[in-house]
Amino acid sequence: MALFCIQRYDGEDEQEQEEVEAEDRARLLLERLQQQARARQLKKQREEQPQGREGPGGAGLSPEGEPGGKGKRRRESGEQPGALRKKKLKTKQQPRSSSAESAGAEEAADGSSPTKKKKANRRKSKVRQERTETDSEEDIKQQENRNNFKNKSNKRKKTDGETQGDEKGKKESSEKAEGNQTAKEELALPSGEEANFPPSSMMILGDHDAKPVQKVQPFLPQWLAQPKRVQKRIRDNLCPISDVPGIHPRLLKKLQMNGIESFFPVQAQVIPAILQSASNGYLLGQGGYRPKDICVSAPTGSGKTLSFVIPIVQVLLDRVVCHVRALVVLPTKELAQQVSKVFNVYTDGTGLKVALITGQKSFAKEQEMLVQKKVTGYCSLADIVVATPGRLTDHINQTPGFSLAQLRFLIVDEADRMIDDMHQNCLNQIVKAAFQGENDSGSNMLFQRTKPGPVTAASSCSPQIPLQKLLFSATLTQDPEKLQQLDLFQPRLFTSVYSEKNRDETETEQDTNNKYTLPEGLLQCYVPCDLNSKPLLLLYFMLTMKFTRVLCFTNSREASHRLFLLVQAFGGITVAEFSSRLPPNERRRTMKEFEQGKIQLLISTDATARGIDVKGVNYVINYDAPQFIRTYIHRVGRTARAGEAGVAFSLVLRIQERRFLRMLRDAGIQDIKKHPVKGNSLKPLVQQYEGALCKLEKTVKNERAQRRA
Ligand SMILES: Nc1ncnc2c1ncn2[C@@H]1O[C@H](COP(=O)(O)OP(=O)(O)OP(=O)(O)O)[C@@H](O)[C@H]1O
Repeated sequence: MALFCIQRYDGEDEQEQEEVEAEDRARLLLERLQQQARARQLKKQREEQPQGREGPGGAGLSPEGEPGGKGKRRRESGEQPGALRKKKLKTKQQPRSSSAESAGAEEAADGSSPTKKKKANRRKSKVRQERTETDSEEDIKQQENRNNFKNKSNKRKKTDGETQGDEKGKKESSEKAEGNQTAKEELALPSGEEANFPPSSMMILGDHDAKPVQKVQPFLPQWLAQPKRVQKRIRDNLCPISDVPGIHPRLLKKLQMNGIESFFPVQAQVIPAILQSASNGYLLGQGGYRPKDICVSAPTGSGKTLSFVIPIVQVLLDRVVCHVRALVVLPTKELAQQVSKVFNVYTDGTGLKVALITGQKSFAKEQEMLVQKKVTGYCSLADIVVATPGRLTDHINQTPGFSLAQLRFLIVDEADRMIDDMHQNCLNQIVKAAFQGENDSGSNMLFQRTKPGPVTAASSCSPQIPLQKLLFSATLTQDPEKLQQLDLFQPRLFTSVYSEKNRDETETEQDTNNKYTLPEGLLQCYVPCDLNSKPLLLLYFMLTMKFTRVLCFTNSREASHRLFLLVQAFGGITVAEFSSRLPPNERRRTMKEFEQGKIQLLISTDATARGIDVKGVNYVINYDAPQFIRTYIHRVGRTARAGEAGVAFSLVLRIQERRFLRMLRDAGIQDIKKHPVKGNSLKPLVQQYEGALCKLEKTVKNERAQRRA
């Protein structure tokens, strides 16, 4: 448009005169058409419900709701052409290449610039009727305008070179104001071009009101939205073991022998649920149907392990032939070992066999624990397998006769971690192996499993060994998409996660996705500090505050090792480190000594953050603040277990403070106390600490030299 205006100053008066006349003609015609359109729309509106701004009066067409859209145009059209042009020059001197300009003008001439296209599309159906009626008039008009446009386009090419410099300076501001410019551009179009639009399209000009954006409501499946609530308070909600129906007397006796008189809330709810799903024995689900999968999200130390160990042992008590019927997968060796120990306690004397498959023994040894070759074929030596994902997949692929075809329970402990990409493949392999027919193991073909499909009369006739999935975690994801990866069957969720039902639905759903619960006996504190004071703070807690049985977390193996060396060099504290840089037997020994109270401070990586159940941990210190909320929850959950009390301190660098607190707040954790430690309290330690730093330097150098040698 700028170019149209600039032509005026080039003194091409003759052509301009023609243009002015054409414009005047066009304007007159346009006004006539608009009147017709208004009349039609008024008529239409009387027939229909009025539709707000798009009403026939066109009064509300400008974005401001002011009768600006069309009204303004009308006012402008009433001005003298010369005045109008000057005005246009002021409002519109947008830089455009001649081709772009002409393309734009062409689009305008066709009534189909991108903006207009969108708007026109939106109202396409509305205008279609008017269009048909005005088509013939418009055709003539369009032809006229195309001719006008061609002339102008040629002139524009001429003036382009001259105006480029001028336009460049204005480019930035005009780009910024692009949205507004579009409207202005439309207003400034010569009436001949305006007339190219059907009257109702004209009314769209300037109609760029922001439509209220609809909030997307996340859809939670019912089982996630309405879970079974598990009480968080353990001590107030103990349930005597004899009050839980259906527990085998043999197991009741074992529980008592192990000092368990009452079940924790999660156990009181989950044990009967699993038992019920296998009430027809392990070969069929309840009533002959496939049992529902079960997901449990309960705080750290709330007794989730026993809530699957007891019912599984009970369901398998009656088994005749030994097959792998239960498989527990866990992310680390230590956790697998811990869970297999619990199984050993409750299967002891029952004839059920438990195999631990973690790679701690040689592959051949593990194979010997899993299968035995007989004349009739391979037979299983384990009823319950507790395994880490990597080693398990090796056996699935490489151990002849190792079959999961009779698998009844797949237990995924620390399930959120197992759903992570690195373990997901293992879970898929397990399920695939479970639905693979047995080759030479001579299994009972009657109960052989077929891939679940639609329920038909035929499929209901042959009994199936159902594969039931049981998922456990303190931070079980409630992201349906993630859970979907596990292909759960009519899952039931047991959770102690709060969901705020009183709030509006959106918030409830979003919050529930992120919220986790912590043990009731946990006291959380954080200490704002700087980098240099962190070691001193740890020493202060250990020596001045006399903390005992402390589990201290760092974010890396190197950090753990250095801190361990530093504390050792400082002296006066029985300290040990725990990380994957140590061999498994050393880690086991360290953990045992820590449990026995021989080690007062255990400095560890996140290797011990999840699931590890060490009795009597009084304090957890996050020496390095955790980066993820799940890490925080699992770390601090090493204390305050089984309804006991415990304290967690996090050393948070001042620059991390806001992010750290926000992370907790987002997860619904509000009750963390700020616990500043004054610099004066650390002063008595400084001198000795500096000596320790010198020793540390020497030790690190020696270690490097040893590694190189
Ligand atoms: N009914 C019970 N009575 C007494 N102690 C129990 C009972 N159930 C479990 N415990 C003890 O509580 C502790 C925590 O149990 P467990 O390790 O199963 O917790 P968890 O929920 O799996 O924790 P995490 O999420 O950290 O893995 C264990 O030491 C266990 O022996």
